[in-house]
Amino acid sequence: MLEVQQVSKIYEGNVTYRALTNIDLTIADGEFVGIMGPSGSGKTTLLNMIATVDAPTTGSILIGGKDIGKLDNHELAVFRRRELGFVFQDFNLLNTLTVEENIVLPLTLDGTRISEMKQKSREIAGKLGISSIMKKRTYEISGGQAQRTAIARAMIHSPKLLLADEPTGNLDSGAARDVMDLLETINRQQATTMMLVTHDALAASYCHRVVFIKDGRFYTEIHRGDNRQSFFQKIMDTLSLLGGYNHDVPPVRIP
Ligand SMILES: Nc1ncnc2c1ncn2[C@@H]1O[C@H](COP(=O)(O)OP(=O)(O)OP(=O)(O)O)[C@@H](O)[C@H]1O
Repeated sequence: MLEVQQVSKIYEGNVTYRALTNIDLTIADGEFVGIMGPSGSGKTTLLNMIATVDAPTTGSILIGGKDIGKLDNHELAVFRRRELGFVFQDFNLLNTLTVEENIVLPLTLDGTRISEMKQKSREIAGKLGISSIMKKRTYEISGGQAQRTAIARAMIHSPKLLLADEPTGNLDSGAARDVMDLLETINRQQATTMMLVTHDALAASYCHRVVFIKDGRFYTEIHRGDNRQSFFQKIMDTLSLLGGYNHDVPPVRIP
């Protein structure tokens, strides 16, 4: 589904900065992969390039076999809208719209019929447990409900690849767990390929595999296996080896 091949990123500015060096990453169809690393290690840079909002300096990125570096701006915009879904830490919902209007936004942009939009939003709200808040405005709902709404919006057009950037960053531990349960269920039932950037070891423990980067380079990767609890412990151990995590990891949550 996703192939990142020898990708490097150099930011040119007053000071030239090499943010990523020779990153290779393959994510299979239906896989759920976490990306972790200390602050400034290049996680967001990598995510932005896969999200097609920024381009690598060298190397290439293929999504569903398509080299996204070869698409022009219009093709990129259509590709992003149809094939990708995004979930962010701060939910990125529009406050002037209701939950339902936020959810159908990607379909509005694509000119879908209203009856079809209504049916799809009802279906997805049912699956995500937010049917009762569809008419509410975003300031009338909780953080957990806001993230569910954002996930519904990200999933309504059945994207091939869902990209999540710290989706649990603004949630308390209960809501974070619910959101990760939900993402895991979507991944399992709909076989949506997912990539999650996070500092949160508990969130990462829901992934099939976690890739660690340090100073813009691949550091190591670990696989989950059957047991989420022992995977969580392995993630914590790798983070402590990785260093640079002392001040930017919130207090440990016990899974
Ligand atoms: N537009 C830019 N111009 C110059 N340097 C940048 C730019 N964006 C990011 N950087 C630098 O690239 C490095 C990697 O940044 P990035 O945001 O990818 O890290 P990160 O791993 O996502 O960090 P965090 O966990 O703190 O979000 C940092 O040193 C950052 O200062």
